[in-house]
Formats: sequence, structure tokens, C-alpha cells
Amino acid sequence: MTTTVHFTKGQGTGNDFVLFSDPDGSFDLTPERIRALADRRFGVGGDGVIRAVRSSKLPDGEASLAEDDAAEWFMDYHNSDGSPSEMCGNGIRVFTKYLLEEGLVTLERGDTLAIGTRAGVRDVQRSSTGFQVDLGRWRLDDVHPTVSARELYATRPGLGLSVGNPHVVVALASADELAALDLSVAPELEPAAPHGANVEFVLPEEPLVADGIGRIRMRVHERGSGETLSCGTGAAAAALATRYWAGAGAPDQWRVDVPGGTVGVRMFATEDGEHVSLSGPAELVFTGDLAVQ
Ligand SMILES: N[C@@H](CCC[C@H](N)C(=O)O)C(=O)O
Repeated sequence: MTTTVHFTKGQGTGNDFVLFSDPDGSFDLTPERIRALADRRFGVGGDGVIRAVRSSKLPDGEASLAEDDAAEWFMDYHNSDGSPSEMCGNGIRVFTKYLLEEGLVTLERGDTLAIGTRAGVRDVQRSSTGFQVDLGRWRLDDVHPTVSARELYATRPGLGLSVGNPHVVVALASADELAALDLSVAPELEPAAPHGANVEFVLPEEPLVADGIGRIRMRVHERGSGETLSCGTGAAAAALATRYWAGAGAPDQWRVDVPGGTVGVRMFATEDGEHVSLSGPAELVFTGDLAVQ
């Protein structure tokens, strides 16, 4: 059956999304419909599709409400290939902006908005560059695959870590290496990640630390979307990996340059272990209606 979706197109540092609201979760969001919305030639176009649904209306959302009953809204995130993901760091900022513009929530400076995600509840606040989100506790994986990619000379060691979704981070040696990478094809991981992984290729800036802030550049191949202009959780993973490699004395605050702009990453201690936060812009670009089968 054909149905019309009233959508908003949004982006955060060039990571772009098709957002729509389905408060009661009554819309049948099939992988085919996600692909149709995300299609850059025949649809709206985006790296992902985000549905705003009340947490109480989806089984995954119920888990969020059990964690924090303030998490009224659930970010139902899907990659452009139709696969769901646990979390999207750029997406959650754009989602917040969307909820605000739609009048579904309010968020004063200094206040916190709890949002349900498949990775758990995430707290968002306003920041000087847009929004800041606490990505929660991060962890190093037990397995760290080696990575090979097109135009990358030799296989490289990767560092596997999770910030709610899975990442493998690879350090590069020069700007030429970063520029030469061909990410039109997914990098190969050995061993393969059981649920797939986002892969970040990172270059430290010279000097690595300026005014107490760590500085890196990266490109990313996202699980389910291919190369994107930015990945927020990927930027957090890249900063965490670089701090890990740099060793004692490395900073807890990082500036991460991606092809689509710049995001900030901060690590901070909490009662339940170290958290990592992400800050950056969020923009809504246009709205429209699209008929999908
Ligand atoms: N672009 C996002 C991450 C989106 C999900 C990812 N492709 C996955 O499958 O885990 C971000 O900004 O974090």
C-alpha cells in the first residue's frame, strides 16, 4: 500500500537524516521504506532515517522507559540500507532539534532532555555549538581486528571499542594516506565483527595537543551507510582510541575534524565509570512529503 510520509531533512556536520514523526508507532517502517526514504536519487536522501516515536509505543522504547521514565521520546534510528543501529551521535542532536521545532519537547539552557535509544537512555543539553550528548559508558572490546582498505598500503591493527554501537579505529601515518583511502568499498576486518562495525581512520594533528585539547582528523566508513561526511559516535571512538594510544597524560578533551566539519569530544568520570560526551551542530534543512510503497 502506498502511504505519504511528511518528513524533515536534517544534518549534523554533513551526516544527513530523514526524520519523521510517528508518535503512536503505527507506521509500518519496513526496510524497503527506509531505503526508499534514504535513496539519494529516487527518495529524499540521507545516511539514515530517524522516526520520532513515543517510547511507550515500541518494545525497545519500553526498555528506555524502564531505565528513565523521563525518556518520553525514542529515537528509532535506521541506516540507509534499512538496518537498525543502537545509537547515532550526530543523529541524536538533529533529533533533538527536530523534537524542539515540532513542539514535542522543550529544552532550556542548562536543562537535560532524556531520549530513548537502543543503546539506552541518552541525556542531551544545549551547548555553544548546538547540542551536547552524554554517550554514556564506553568500553574496549576483547577482540581488536586488523583492517585492510582499498588504497591503504598494508593491513593495519585496529582498536575495537563500543560507545553504544560498535567501532574499529585505525591510526594512519600521513595526510596523504588519509586522502588516498577509497572508502567506496567497506574495509575488511579480520576477524570479521559479528554484528558489523563502523570503521574510523584517524590522523593525529601536529601537535597532537594544543591548549590542553587533543586534535585529530578522521574519515569513516559506517556500517549500513558507507562513507559519510561525519559520524558522531565514530568521532568519540576515534578520540578514545587516540587517547589510549597516546598513554598517560593525554587530554580528556578533543577536537575532531571530519570532512563535514568539527565536533567536540570529552571524557569525564561519573559514579558508574567514565562517560564520553559529544558536542556539535544540528540543522534542519527542508521539509516535504514523499509517497512510499
Ligand atoms: N552516523 C552515526 C552512526 C549511525 C549508526 C552507525 N552507522 C551504526 O550502524 O552503528 C553517528 O553520528 O554516530
